[in-house]
Amino acid sequence: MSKRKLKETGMHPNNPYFNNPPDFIALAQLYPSLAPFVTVKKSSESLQGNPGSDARGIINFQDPSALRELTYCLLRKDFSIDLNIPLDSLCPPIPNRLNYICWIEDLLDNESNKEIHGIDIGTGASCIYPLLGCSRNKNWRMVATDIDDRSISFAKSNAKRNHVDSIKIIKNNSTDIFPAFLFEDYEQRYDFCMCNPPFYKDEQDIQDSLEGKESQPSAVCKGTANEMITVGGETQFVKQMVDESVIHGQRICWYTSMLGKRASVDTVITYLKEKKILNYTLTTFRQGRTSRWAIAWSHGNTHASRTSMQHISNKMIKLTPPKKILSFQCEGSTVETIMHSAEDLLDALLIKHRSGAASPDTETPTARVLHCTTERNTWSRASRRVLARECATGSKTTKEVADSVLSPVVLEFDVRVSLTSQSTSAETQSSSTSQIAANPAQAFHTVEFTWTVGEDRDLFESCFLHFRSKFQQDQSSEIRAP
Ligand SMILES: C[S@@+](CC[C@H](N)C(=O)[O-])C[C@H]1O[C@@H](n2cnc3c(N)ncnc32)[C@H](O)[C@@H]1O
Repeated sequence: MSKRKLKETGMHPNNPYFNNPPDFIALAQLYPSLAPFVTVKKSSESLQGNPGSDARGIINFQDPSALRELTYCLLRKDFSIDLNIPLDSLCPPIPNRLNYICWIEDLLDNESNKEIHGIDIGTGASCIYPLLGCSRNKNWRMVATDIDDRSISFAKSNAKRNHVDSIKIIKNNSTDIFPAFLFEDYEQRYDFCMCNPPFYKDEQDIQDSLEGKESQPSAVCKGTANEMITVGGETQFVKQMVDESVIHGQRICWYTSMLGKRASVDTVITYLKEKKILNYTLTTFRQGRTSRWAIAWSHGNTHASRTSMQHISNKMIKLTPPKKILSFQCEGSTVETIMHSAEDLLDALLIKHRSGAASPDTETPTARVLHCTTERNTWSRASRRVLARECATGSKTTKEVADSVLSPVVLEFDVRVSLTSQSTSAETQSSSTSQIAANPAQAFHTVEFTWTVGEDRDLFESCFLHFRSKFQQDQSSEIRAP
């Protein structure tokens, strides 16, 4: 799937409904309770095997009963989740809720099976995020809060009826968004928090939003007052989250929230910058005609993973913090040969590295990743001069010299080498894709550095620039060699 296509659909590629919209007719055959809400349009188009929405049946998304039944059936069929929510409560659109869960999974970038601890602020009657999150990720443990008694009671019974003991639901009686009970255990650390706050500041705000909306929601968006309205609207809510996050710092690794209005994204980012929180990232979730946004920030020095940054639309790029991904293109026969050269260069720079997940086709991988940890800046001109002088006179290894004369630094990054079907440089544009395929020696690759840990962006960039220049020098001397 090309990046362009991804941005158009807006749905996360790990979302089970990505390029696979629900078939209402099939669903109604499986669950007769849905049948009264599904219409089959007997138009000529739909009968001619055109797999448009007509062929899958039609549901009136403005009918709360239809929407709730659809939600029940999708959860039952695709996640074995049995839900029960009051008709007047917010009915969670499942594909959209999954987009947020998939993005959190990207942010955590967890290759191990270690337990992941998360918080869902304002879980609602459905308890939807914990139910979906823990159903997809057996290693997730979630605490869910809400201020509303009825929502808490339904959320508890939804967790219970699904026999999920990895979800704890607690009423928040305080005015804090992160109530004290979350941190009672001094040792407790959370990997993330998520939140779908009430979007609006009052009834008028709801009306204004419905009338002037660039992206009208395709489904009825009804809920109780607590679900829809909060003092100051969503921006005030998320600003309070930011303020409280300053107090709790790294006890939560990633603070995240969804935002219902595009303008709120700018307001929240401006606020993060005012608070000098520059380790943040954002994304767009799209389902049908409805767009939602999400923002994540951290008080730690671990950066958002590469995958979590892939779904930022072009319009949003200008809002992102300084680039965390730097790349260049190079020639080489295979990903493996390029990776070997990269490993040699990293060894020479005393940069520790270990292999990350390879692309699935392991025989001829089209992409490989190295996780790199730097303990000294060995590449600056000054360091190289010191190292050359000290190594020439003594009997110590370069590593021993570096450890004794260079100050420690904190910098981690991933190096990703992938096969590029087409080069972007003018020189390489002339090579057609077919030539590349026919003659692998002419293949073009992308070497990509993703900054993962550290506070000094200049250090990351200088490491990348030095690596690139050495790599290109080595390549051209190899080409010149007889
Ligand atoms: C838009 S609803 C989201 C419900 C559910 N998470 C979902 O996505 O469908 C917002 C929820 O936040 C709750 N809420 C509002 N202020 C809160 C606070 N300070 N702490 C916890 N929950 C809060 C509301 O009661 C409501 O259930």
